[in-house]
Amino acid sequence: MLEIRDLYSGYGDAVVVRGVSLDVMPGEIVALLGRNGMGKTTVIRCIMGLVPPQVRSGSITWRGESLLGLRAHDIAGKKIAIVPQGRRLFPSLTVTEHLTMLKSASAKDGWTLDRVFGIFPRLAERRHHRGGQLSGGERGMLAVGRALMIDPELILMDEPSEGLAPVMVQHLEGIIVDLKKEGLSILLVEQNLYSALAVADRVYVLETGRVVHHGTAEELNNQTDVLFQRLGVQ
Ligand SMILES: Nc1ncnc2c1ncn2[C@@H]1O[C@H](COP(=O)(O)OP(=O)(O)OP(=O)(O)O)[C@@H](O)[C@H]1O
Repeated sequence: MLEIRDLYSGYGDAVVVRGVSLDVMPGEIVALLGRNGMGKTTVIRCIMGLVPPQVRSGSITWRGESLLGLRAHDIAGKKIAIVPQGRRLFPSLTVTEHLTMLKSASAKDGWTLDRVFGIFPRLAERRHHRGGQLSGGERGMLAVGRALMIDPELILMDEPSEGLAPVMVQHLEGIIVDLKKEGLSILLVEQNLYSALAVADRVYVLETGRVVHHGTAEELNNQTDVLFQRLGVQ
């Protein structure tokens, strides 16, 4: 349903994604792994229509329709949401305001404020707090909650576990697995191999903008030595 073929992309003269092809099927969790600077965020930004980078060549299709040339707003309208790196929250807006920016607080269909507060009780407690007052874990939850409020069919998550305490990472893994059970597809950018293998159905490893390894999480569980080498972890 998301199909990327031979994608080349970069910034100015620098090409940082070189011939990436990947698929995310309905209800599937796919992890995109790689060290810093290998092109993971660039792939996510290309899917979401965020500029920069510029797409040089290749294709990105969603349900058979090209996403290239569409703006991020239109892509969100096609039920693709992003949990961006760094979370991109507004320091002066409250938790509730973040969640109701794109959908009214009284909406009854799909993901509602109550439903988001149901999976993240901590956000309910902090509903009147502003973005700038939240802890790292709360910011991560809010970024996921905000993405859910567009009723996505695919969520692009860019290092959602970054900066979180281990207990929060586990909580998030549980949420990701629950979202999959609801039929959502997730493309998960991760640096943490164990976190990726804990939730993903399939994994792609990027190195200097190319896919150098891919397989099911089950297959890759038996090849963690190779993966750790690829990821530069001892
Ligand atoms: N706005 C930009 N302008 C110029 N170069 C950029 C820009 N953003 C990223 N790059 C470069 O593109 C390459 C890939 O970066 P990208 O952010 O996609 O990597 P990543 O795998 O997501 O790493 P990280 O985990 O550090 O985000 C890096 O060499 C980076 O320096």
